[in-house]
Amino acid sequence: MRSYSLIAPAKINLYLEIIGDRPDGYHELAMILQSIDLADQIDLHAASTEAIRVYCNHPQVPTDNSNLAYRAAALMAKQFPDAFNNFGGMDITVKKRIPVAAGLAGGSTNAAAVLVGIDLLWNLGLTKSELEELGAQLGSDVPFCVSGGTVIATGRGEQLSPLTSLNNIYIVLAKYHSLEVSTAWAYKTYRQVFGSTYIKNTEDLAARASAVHSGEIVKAILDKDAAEISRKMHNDLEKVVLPAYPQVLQLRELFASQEGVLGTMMSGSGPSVFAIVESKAQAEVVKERIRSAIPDEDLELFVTRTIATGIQILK
Ligand SMILES: C[C@](O)(CO)[C@H](O)COP(=O)(O)OP(=O)(O)OC[C@H]1O[C@@H](n2ccc(N)nc2=O)[C@H](O)[C@@H]1O
Ligand SMILES: Nc1ncnc2c1ncn2[C@@H]1O[C@H](COP(=O)(O)OP(=O)(O)OP(=O)(O)O)[C@@H](O)[C@H]1O
Repeated sequence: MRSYSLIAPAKINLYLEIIGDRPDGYHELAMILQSIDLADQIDLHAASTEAIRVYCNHPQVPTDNSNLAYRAAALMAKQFPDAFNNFGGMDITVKKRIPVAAGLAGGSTNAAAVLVGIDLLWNLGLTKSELEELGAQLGSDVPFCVSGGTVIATGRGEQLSPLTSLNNIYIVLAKYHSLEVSTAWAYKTYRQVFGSTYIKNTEDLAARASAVHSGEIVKAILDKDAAEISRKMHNDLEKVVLPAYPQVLQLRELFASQEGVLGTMMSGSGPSVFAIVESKAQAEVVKERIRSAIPDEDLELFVTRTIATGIQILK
């Protein structure tokens, strides 16, 4: 019997620009994705039967074949049938700490951890880019989650250009536990509100996507300048999520009014909102002030920090 434990970090979006919609129904994006140390733990145990089973401590997370961790294992079984026949099924235990349906890539990072873990369990020796290609079949955020760090992501989010390591920038993260925003809804609503922006000219598309590489926020990241990064953050999906979810807007405004907050933004399709702060001590102060302003038990608050890694192998 063999087993592996992996750490699967969440992400935030420092930048999310919708460049246009694509014929496949997805949106062409220019994003900057950032790993944070808020993470789930994934335990993989080789089983003596052919079954793939998922266990999770979070009541809102399905444990059937719709779980992204299950789907990652099923994809590996399909891609590598000889290894699957040889090694058999597995038990996957997901210890959830990342809030669910939060815009933090919780399911995607679990899927990435299962890909990395099965590669080890079955001695496949896959490269990082092979793992990322498999990940892209499971979801747009999965390829990033494999190696994580600070990355420019274009295409539908799967084309990755790593930037410098951005360690230890402190973040306060807030999410109403019972509030969920569907990613598909956010993109669909954006298209309805702002109209179809289908770009036929591929050169134009490439030029617009590559503009982010020379953008001001990238310069601020390369300079590791947290204040300037905070000023240049952007998320197009805020334009549809904030008007539809007053609680998210309220959190965003509350963060913005706090002393010590360098900048605040919704992550991905929301509803989590994060604030960049000057130090760990300042983060604790801001967290307590938000807790006092909104003494609602439904509001989850975390102090976290940026990290330079994606999936890590614990043992
Ligand atoms: C909002 C973000 O989290 C920002 O990082 C991602 O863009 C979404 O990543 P994800 O949840 O892994 O997305 P997927 O599972 O691939 O897609 C969920 C849904 O979001 C929409 N979607 C997603 C990515 C993209 N580039 N364009 C889209 O329109 C599609 O309607 C899709 O059905
Ligand atoms: N392993 C998993 N962890 C969390 N949610 C999962 C998982 N597998 C399937 N789901 C389902 O996926 C939905 C989206 O959850 P998830 O936490 O991945 O969203 P998210 O953080 O908004 O993702 P993203 O930022 O990639 O759009 C949930 O409602 C949940 O039912």
